[in-house]
Amino acid sequence: MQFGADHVVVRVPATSANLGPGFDALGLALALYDELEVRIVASDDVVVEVYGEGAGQVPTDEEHLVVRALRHTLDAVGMPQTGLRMRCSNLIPHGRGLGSSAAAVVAGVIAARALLADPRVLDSRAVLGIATQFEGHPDNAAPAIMGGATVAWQDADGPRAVGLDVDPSVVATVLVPDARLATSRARAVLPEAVPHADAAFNAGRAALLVEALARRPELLWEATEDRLHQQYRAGVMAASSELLRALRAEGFAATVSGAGPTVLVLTPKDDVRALDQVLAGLVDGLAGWRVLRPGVDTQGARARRVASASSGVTPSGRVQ
Ligand SMILES: Nc1ncnc2c1ncn2[C@@H]1O[C@H](COP(=O)(O)OP(=O)(O)O)[C@@H](O)[C@H]1O
Ligand SMILES: N[C@@H](CCOP(=O)(O)O)C(=O)O
Repeated sequence: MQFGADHVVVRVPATSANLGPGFDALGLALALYDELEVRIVASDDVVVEVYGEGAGQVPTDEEHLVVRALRHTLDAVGMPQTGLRMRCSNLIPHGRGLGSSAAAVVAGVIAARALLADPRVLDSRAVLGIATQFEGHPDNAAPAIMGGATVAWQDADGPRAVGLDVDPSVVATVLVPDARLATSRARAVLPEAVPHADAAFNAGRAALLVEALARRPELLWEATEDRLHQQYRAGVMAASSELLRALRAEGFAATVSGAGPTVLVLTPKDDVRALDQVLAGLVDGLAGWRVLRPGVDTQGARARRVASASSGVTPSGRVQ
């Protein structure tokens, strides 16, 4: 296998996972993107420029998450490694529960795929498999790859996902605090086991959520109730937990986005004005929070070749 391009551009959406009851399974892609340019260069070096979210914070060498995912993918398809120059323009906030790490991993995998002479060696199931190896759970990677809402699951053959319908009248509002919380920390506070009644409760709500998202947005409040993770995480995201409680008490389908601390609110279009009034009334409570209404992304991750491998890629994959 050879490289088929030496310059690709990649765009990956933010994602909100869990959506309340669908812990590690449900997710929704949001039209808020990280965009990357990746070039193969004629050296063994890695040069990474980062603009926007994560600038001055994430590593700019081999430890950069996109670079790690890209290199892992080249290894997985038997390609030799190469020098890289990467320019990242990031809009997805880090450590907030909007799937930044999944977006970075998916970006690396699909950038590697787009660089290959035959990108078909990696289908979207293989992309999901690699991304899930990095993430440990597939619920962000699936909508980041596919767009829209997804349900993902894992079996002996690895992770899989299918798309779900989303009624066009469903509006996603995300309330993003200044404070960060690493997903690993928010997972560490979860119990080993939960009461059977709580598991049954969530199974029913998650099933209802599929219907509420697709056709019955008026059921979103009931459908986003959760007993598997949010209550256990309240101690590591007190402000988000309080905001969640206040919004749900007002009848809005608020959930913790991913592992938090961002709060996601799903509303039928007709309720957006009422939500804005409630949010305006919380002015002090929302100091330091960003209120975003990005829209639902329906395309998922995209990669585009800017140049074919005209710079002299040898059969060994080295750039001359
Ligand atoms: N675009 C990116 N480029 C490099 N590293 C990233 C990027 N996005 C996320 N990361 C890494 O992932 C971490 C955040 O991951 P995580 O704790 O899972 O939170 P999130 O909910 O944002 O995915 C960041 O602190 C950073 O180390
Ligand atoms: N199901 C995961 C989702 C993590 O999402 P992130 O955006 O916070 O990385 C969890 O709840 O831990």
